[in-house]
Amino acid sequence: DSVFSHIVRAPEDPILGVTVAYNKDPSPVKLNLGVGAYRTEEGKPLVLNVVRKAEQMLVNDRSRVKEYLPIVGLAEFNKLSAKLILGAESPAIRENRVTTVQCLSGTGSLRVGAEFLAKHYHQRTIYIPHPTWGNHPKVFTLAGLSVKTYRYYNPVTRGLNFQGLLEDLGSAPSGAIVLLHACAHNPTGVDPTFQQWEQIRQLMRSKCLLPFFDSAYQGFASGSLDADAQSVRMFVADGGECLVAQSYAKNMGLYGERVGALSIVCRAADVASKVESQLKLVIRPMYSNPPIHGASIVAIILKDRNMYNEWTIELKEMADRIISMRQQLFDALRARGTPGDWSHIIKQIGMFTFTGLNKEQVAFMTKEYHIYMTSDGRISMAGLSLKTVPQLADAIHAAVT
Ligand SMILES: Cc1ncc(COP(=O)(O)O)c(CNOCC(=O)O)c1O
Repeated sequence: DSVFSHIVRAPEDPILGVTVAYNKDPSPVKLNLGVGAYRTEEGKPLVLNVVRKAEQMLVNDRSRVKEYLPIVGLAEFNKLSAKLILGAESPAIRENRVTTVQCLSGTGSLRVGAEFLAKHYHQRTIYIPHPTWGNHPKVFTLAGLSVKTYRYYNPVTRGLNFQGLLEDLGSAPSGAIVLLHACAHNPTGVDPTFQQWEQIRQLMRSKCLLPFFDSAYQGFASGSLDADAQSVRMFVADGGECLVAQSYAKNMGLYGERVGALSIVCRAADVASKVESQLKLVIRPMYSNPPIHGASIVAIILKDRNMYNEWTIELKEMADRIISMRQQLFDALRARGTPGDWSHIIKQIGMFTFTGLNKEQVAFMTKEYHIYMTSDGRISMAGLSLKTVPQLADAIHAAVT
């Protein structure tokens, strides 16, 4: 018999498994509010016009070849990605203190960064928010880091547990790594205010905690690329060091192209260059070098003023549609007199609403109303449309009364 006959069936991924269940449901009114992928008012995935334009330019350019990229990826893409997140005027870029490597989207950037830290950084403990994106603990554990959590969400106020956050980071061992969502915290949709970020920065610098930013939604939260990068830029402005993982999955709609970048901001240029040489030793045996197509699309858009502006307009349209879905759902629950305070729906930002519904209520909504969402009560607002808001509001109303 098979040498693999001892293998047991693994459970579905808690997030991607929702789509598996959704696909199996024959109901004509089923609604997928699980995976964090943008959908139009018609419920369809969106390819940005500016992305289609960039792809057309690539196809028309007969000089382009399919050679291997360097281990660190497309140089132009790396430079432009650092500029996007750190800002065109970033002192770190000006002083050549940043190394950026193209990775396999946000997940790949997090993994390469974690493997690098496990190999070269003196502290192996990483503090991640509770709750956080379901894949975070696995990525860091498999890379060889030991994962601890810091309090982040207050289920009573459905807002930030700022005191808990400060206490937990305050009692972390000096030098520990801290994962920070740059904006649009997944799954809670709760972000620190600017003032709170400044307090977090001061505390972290005083304890030499190493910031590892995860930026998967830049521009998607507020509609402004610069506003959504403020947390990262505050830390870089103080001259300290940090890591930043970037994903273009959501804000450029390049999900399946797997386009991302890891930047490491160092205190000195020669350190950054040595860091890059060691990042290459992590990447080479992992996947050797990254895919050329998606990075080429991003580079074309970021380097051309007109295409960059066109992108920002399309990005704001996506962000605004999600924000309007928040208002629609909030109004629909109020119109139904649904018991409870639902103001967090319009206070939270980014792609997700952390509803506060429990596992049983979620299971009820799936069974009775064919609503598919993660069991922690998170819904992707991007999956909603004007015509499906009533169905969700009816389901929530029934689940809580
Ligand atoms: C916080 C965070 N970091 C990183 C990533 C990595 O995304 P990618 O590797 O696709 O760039 C994601 C993507 N999330 O996936 C959608 C969902 O939670 O339903 C993310 O949310």
